[in-house]
Amino acid sequence: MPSAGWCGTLVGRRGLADVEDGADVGESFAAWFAAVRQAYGPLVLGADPHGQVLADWGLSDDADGLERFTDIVLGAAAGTAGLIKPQSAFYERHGWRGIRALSRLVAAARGEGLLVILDVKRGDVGSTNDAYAQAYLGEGAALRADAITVHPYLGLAAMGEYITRANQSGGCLLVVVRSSNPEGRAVQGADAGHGQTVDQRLLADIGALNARLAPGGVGPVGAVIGPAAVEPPLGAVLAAANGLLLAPGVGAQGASPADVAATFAACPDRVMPSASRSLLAAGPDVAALRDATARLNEEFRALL
Ligand SMILES: O=c1ccn([C@@H]2O[C@H](COP(=O)(O)O)[C@@H](O)[C@H]2O)c(=O)[nH]1
Repeated sequence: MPSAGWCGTLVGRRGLADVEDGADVGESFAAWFAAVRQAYGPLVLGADPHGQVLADWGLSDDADGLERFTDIVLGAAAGTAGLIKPQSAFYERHGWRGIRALSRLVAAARGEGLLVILDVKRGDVGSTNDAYAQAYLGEGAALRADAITVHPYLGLAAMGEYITRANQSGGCLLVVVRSSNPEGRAVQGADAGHGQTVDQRLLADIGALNARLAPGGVGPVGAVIGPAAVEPPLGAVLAAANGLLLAPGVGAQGASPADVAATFAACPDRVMPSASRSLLAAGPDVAALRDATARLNEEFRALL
C-alpha cells in the first residue's frame, strides 16, 4: 500500500516496505515499528478526544468537534511520530457519527504511513471474537487498524482469529496483561499456580505463541503493560514474551519516561510508550502539539 511518506524519510509501508537507505522493513508490525522507532522514536500519540480536551481546544463535544480534532492530531502526528492510538470509547460515545470520525482518522493515519493501534479492548467467546477480528484486522476489515487491544479474561485460546489475521496481515494483537490502573492488580496479580501470577502466566503463554509464529523473532502477539514498579517485577518474563509492549499511562497517570525505561530495562527496543492527555494539552495549535510530541519522542529515544 503506497503512503504519502513522511518528510521524505519513510516512503513506504508494508507491501512497498522501503526506507531511505533501501533496507527492507519487511511485512510485520514489528519490522515497521523498528523502522519508525529509528526514524522518530518509539512514542505512541494517544488520540483521545475527551470532553475536557475538546473543551480546552475550543471544539464542540460532538461529531464536528471530533472531525476537527482528527485534522489537528493528524497534522501534528505525520512526520513527528510513527504510531497513533485512538481510544475507541471517545468516538463511540457519539454514535455512528463518532465511528465515522474514527474510521476517517484510522484510514487517513494509515495512509500517512502511521501505525495505528486501535484501543478498543475487545475479548469474548471464540465465535464472537471471530467477528471482532473481521471488523478490525486484515484485508477487508471494515475498520482496519494495524493493531488492536484485547482483554484476555475469556482466554487467549479463544483469540485464534485475531492472531491468525494479525499474523497474516502484518498486524499485531495487544493483550492487556498488566494495566496502568491500580484496580487491575486484584485479578492480574492473583496466583495462577505453578508459582506464577496471572500476568506472568499470560506473558509466558504469549511467548509460546510467538515462538511458534515467529521463531527467533518478535511475534504478532504483544502485551499492554503499565510502566510502574509493581510486584512481582516482570523483567525476564517480558523479554521472553518476544512481543511488542504497549506502555500506556505516561504523563497524566503519573508515569515518567524514566519509569518506562526502568520497567522495560530487559527489552527496551520493544516498548511503545503511550501518552494521550499530557500531550494533547499542548494543542490545539498543530505546531505546538507537534513540538511536544517530538520532544517526548526524543526523550524516549535517549532512554530506550
Ligand atoms: O492499562 C491501560 C490500558 C489502556 N489505557 C488507555 O491509554 C490511554 C491513556 O490516556 P492518558 O490520557 O495518557 O492517561 C487511554 O486511552 C486509556 O484507555 C490505559 O490508560 N491503561
